[in-house]
Amino acid sequence: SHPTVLLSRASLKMFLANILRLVQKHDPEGIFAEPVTDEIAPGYSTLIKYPMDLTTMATKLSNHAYSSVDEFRSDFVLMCKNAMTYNAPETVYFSFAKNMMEDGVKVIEREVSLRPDIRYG
Ligand SMILES: CC(=O)c1cc(-c2ccccn2)c2ncccn12
Repeated sequence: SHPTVLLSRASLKMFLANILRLVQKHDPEGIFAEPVTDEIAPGYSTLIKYPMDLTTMATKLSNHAYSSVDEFRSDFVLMCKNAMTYNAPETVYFSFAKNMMEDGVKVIEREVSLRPDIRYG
């Protein structure tokens, strides 16, 4: 497509790849790194209709599945909310997810504020 569209698509991809790198720092235990299996979380695939994890997000990013920061943020929030749905409030996974969501959204908003040229919507 048109060069400026190609440029903005390439820069969005770089922008989101950097955000992915930054949010991964907030998950040192890597609990959000891979898809959650029914083996480690009994009944997970029955309860959670739309699973999401950071590796899946990286794959979607390399497959040009995100055309805006909003779409990327939606998957990130979905990943955190899934963990706050499946895991009871008193579990470490629930509190990790709550903190990850708060930290991650702040990272995204800060990076967007530094790059007003990035298509936000
Ligand atoms: C994200 C999530 O809900 C999750 C990640 C894990 C997880 C992730 C990596 C290694 C071990 N466990 C998990 N285990 C039990 C119940 C829930 N989880």
